[in-house]
Amino acid sequence: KKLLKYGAQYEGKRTDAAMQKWRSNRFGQFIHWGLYAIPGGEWKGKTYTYAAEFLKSSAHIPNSTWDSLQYQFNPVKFDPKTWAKMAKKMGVKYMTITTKHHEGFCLWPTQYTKFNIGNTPYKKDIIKALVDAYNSEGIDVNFYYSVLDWHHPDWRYDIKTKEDSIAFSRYLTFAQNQLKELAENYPSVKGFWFDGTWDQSIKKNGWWTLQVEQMLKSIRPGVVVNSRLRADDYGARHFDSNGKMMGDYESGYERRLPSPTDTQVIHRDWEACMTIPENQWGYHKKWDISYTKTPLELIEMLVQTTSLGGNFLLNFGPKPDGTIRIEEQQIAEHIGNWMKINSAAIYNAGHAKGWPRQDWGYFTQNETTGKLYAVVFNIPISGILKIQTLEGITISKASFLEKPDVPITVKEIAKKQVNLYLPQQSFSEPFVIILDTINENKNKYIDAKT
Ligand SMILES: C[C@@H]1N[C@@H](C(=O)NCc2ccccc2)[C@H](O)[C@@H]1O
Repeated sequence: KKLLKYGAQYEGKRTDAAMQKWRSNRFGQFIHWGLYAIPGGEWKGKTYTYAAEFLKSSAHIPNSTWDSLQYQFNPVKFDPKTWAKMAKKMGVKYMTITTKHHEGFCLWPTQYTKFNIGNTPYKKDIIKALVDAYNSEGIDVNFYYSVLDWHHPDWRYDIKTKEDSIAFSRYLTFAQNQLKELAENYPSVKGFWFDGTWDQSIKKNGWWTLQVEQMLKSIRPGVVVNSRLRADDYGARHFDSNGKMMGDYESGYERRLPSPTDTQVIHRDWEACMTIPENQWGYHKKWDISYTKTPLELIEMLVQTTSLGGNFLLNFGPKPDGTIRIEEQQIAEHIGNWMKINSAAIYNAGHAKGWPRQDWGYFTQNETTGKLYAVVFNIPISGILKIQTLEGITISKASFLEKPDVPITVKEIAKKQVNLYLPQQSFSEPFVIILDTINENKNKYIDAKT
């Protein structure tokens, strides 16, 4: 065990109300919006297939050229209420917005750099507009902040010289000032989502990462901070050199989920963030350059994440004119229709402790009532949902969440084995079954002697 000054500050899940709200939200909308939306993955007539928010580096565009995009940023059709209403209908309980991405352009009128929304034709504070619109729809707002900054002259990838050290300490002061500004000027902010903290320069300054987290929590008590911010005394990230998670939830699942049987994750809070295309966070003009996930695939990811006690953050990349591309609107609509019927299995639900992984879908369990849900994605040819139950538990009743009066026959066929007989009907959407369980008398079945 190493003695650490900048390692994990506490162990186990936070149990305060703010964290319980963060956890019960379960489903969130990520929004990546910045100057990169203007070129939308294309430059000088060439389409770049790497992530659109990386176009500056993919197309080797110098700062002077890239930075002049700010004079073109004018989302005339931007209406934050439209975005917030779409998000509400989709069923998200929180939203995470890029206040500043790797390009360094700030969506709020920061006093610490001119490279911000105030110096664009649009002028207005986009962060304030979004916070107000989403909060009035009852949706919590978190701020994404990239520590990596391609624009700022004092950013360094590594600290090799005295000059590097002097410049980078100026950068750390700049970033801390911006974060203080965000925490103070937008008091309803519920969390900070740090990105761009993988370089040596940050790993050599773990002290700063803890200082920033402590500053944010003193300005905004209850605020939730992701593990990706932190580096410890030895440069270890997310988990300190003693294997303890730093920050309030694990944020290493980016464009990937834990396997459904990876029950390690259930011991901590965590979030998976997901793109609809294979790897586009910012707006890309051409979506057909990679696979784009269907609504049903995204719903299954949301359910799988909930079943493992995590949050699911689905990304949208708005267009430069301030509208949401039609493909994203259609996905939001489909998911929203599903959530309208089935959100009881998602909100304030999590891992169903002890219930083994099933091949027809996922169990989720309400954290308060303990109510057990089976979310079905794969109906067996037999029409029989075979459920392996928990030791000493059997299922006394099963009913469709959507249509409670449609009977589902339940038959216990052996120890810890129950059959649910589904009605002969076709299903076009994943559906939820509420399972009532009881403790059975232990000696009803005996194991074979072998
Ligand atoms: C949440 C996502 N994280 C950013 C990302 O992919 N950074 C990884 C990366 C950073 C630098 C070079 C290659 C890849 C993406 O742009 C999104 O913001």
